[in-house]
Amino acid sequence: MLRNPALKAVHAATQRYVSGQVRNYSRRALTTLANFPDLRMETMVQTTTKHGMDVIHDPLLSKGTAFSLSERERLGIRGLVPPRTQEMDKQLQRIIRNLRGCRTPLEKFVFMTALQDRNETLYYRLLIDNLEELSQIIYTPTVGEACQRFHSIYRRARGMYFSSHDRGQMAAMVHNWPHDQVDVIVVTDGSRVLGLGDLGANGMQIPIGKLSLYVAGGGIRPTSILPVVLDVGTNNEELLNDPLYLGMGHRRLDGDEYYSFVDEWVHAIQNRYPDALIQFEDFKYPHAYNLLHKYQDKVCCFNDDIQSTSAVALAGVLASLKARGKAIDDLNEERIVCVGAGSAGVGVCEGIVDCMVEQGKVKSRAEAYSRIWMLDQHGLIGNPHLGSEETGKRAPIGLADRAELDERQLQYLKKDMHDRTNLEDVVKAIKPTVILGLSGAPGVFTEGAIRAMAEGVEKPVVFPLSNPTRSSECSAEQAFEWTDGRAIFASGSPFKDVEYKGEIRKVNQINNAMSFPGLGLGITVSRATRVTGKMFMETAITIANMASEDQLKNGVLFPGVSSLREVSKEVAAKVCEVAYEQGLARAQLRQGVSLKDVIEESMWDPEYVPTIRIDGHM
Ligand SMILES: NC(=O)C1=CN([C@@H]2O[C@H](COP(=O)(O)OP(=O)(O)OC[C@H]3O[C@@H](n4cnc5c(N)ncnc54)[C@H](OP(=O)(O)O)[C@@H]3O)[C@@H](O)[C@H]2O)C=CC1
Ligand SMILES: CC(=O)C(=O)O
Ligand SMILES: [Mg+2]
Repeated sequence: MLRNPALKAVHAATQRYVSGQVRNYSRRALTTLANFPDLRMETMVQTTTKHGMDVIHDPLLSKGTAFSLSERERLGIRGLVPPRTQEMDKQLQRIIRNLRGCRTPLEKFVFMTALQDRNETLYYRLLIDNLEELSQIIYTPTVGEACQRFHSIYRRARGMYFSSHDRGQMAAMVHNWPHDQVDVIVVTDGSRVLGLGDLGANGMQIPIGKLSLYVAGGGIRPTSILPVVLDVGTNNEELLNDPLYLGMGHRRLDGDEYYSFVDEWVHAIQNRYPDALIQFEDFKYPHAYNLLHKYQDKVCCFNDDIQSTSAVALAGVLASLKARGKAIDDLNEERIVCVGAGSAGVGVCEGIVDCMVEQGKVKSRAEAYSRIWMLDQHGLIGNPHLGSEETGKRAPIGLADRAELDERQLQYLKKDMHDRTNLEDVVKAIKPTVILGLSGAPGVFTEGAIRAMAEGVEKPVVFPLSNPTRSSECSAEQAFEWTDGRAIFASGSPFKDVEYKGEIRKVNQINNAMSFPGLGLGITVSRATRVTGKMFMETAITIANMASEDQLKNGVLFPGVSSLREVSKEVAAKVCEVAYEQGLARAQLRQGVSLKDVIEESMWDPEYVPTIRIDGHM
């Protein structure tokens, strides 16, 4: 029993905060009540019922060597860690030196995972302070390799798996998750992991990596995130035949079986965490779209590959207009080629079409579609009947033969061009101003295609957005080489800036990571009940307006990943604004406090706070 009334009050207030009943606690109120020698003003405390080794081995509580003497005393860990108390800055020095000593990116990945598994506060401090360097490890490109090797490098449990043998049990299973408050869930079925195809349950590293960015970039609390894999099997023969594979060893469920599986999971989650934001990630087309349409009006959810990719790619295209001396609302004058007609390609192009319509310079949605030429692995989505009689070579192909094309993709069909025209011929015919790569197909931006594009426009906008780096449609060096250094360039995974004829050419990264942490923060702070298209459109415009004139002149379209926290604050403020405007927000606005201040205050910042042991039966 806690006898000290001050401590009791601290505990009660902290519990209310941790359990989400109080979202914006008053730090002063908490701490002035406290009566411990190592509790300072303006400091939060963390409470635990744990003791001894259990504290040291809990990554959410552990401070490694940084426990103060009084903490060691009251937590029963005196003598269990080396005697000298080492502050976080010293720990960081040691960690970064050891990390940089790892020989390969995958070794760094394993090192970072081990750190996350023993001390999350230190992990996130390190990540935030070195976001540009370390996002390449815990996120793209290295996370791709980590997924491929997941079953070899697996060490410790993280996240939840719902598999085909859990059908009928999911509502009970969700209660195995140890936290009562979950703000953001990232879920994948591993069917299309980056540009690496079907990786089944190995896809778990993607939700884990994305959620690390929610915490590091969006200030979501590490206790409030939940990574999930829906293991509905895999069609990856290599994994099916690998005795070390950790997922279900059968082929993927499909059709009704698949959708009812996902439905059971959504209901189970809604039951325990009705307010959580669900991010659908790396679901193959058309499941990705079908699930989004099924749930977006019923549940607080979105599809990252479709919607946040769309927001960031649109931001890039809009910022490129400014960089080319054009008006941001002249999007309708662009000629855009999109290589890739899957979740991301269609999602990005839909966002561009929405924006053209919103800008009001096209007469119809059809006119907006006419500005975009879309290709899949067969080539242009064009007219299968056009001139087929005289070409001789290409047999007429009925749309039925393109079995996978659906209404969304057919909006982009060009009646005046041959179906399956190859990229280079498309480029020569239409002289695009922008080329987008969302195909997962390495090298499909050929030298011929990019050189042909560069002949037609002064500043070709070249965005090979597929991940990881080795799936990129072309490299940064190639883009600048083939356009005589004139390209405005962005890729999905990071490339280094390029030196072209003695001058530096800037490389941008267009990745949905610039958008989802801010979106999640905005949804969490406003306690919005739904995620809407307007939120993504406003996110795009917000990001598009972030670069200064000088940056734009130098080919920088918007701040890079090292500024992710700043970008997230702006995005979150916009998302909150939209949530209130659309009547979706449930959090009370605070009189006299700006949204930005509320957002800033609610962002979790990893720092050690005094730990107090309390009695579990209080
Ligand atoms: N930068 C970012 O933030 C993001 C990047 N991406 C990347 O986009 C890529 C695609 O993702 P997603 O749309 O979800 O995947 P999908 O599997 O849904 O779609 C892939 C599309 O690319 C087409 N394609 C495949 N090979 C070629 C080729 N050689 N030439 C032209 N088109 C081709 C496919 O055609 P077909 O249907 O005929 O097979 C299909 O239309 C991935 O590499 C992913 O990493 C995705 C989300 C965010
Ligand atoms: C970035 C991302 O979500 C993808 O490549 O799938
Ligand atoms: Mg993805």
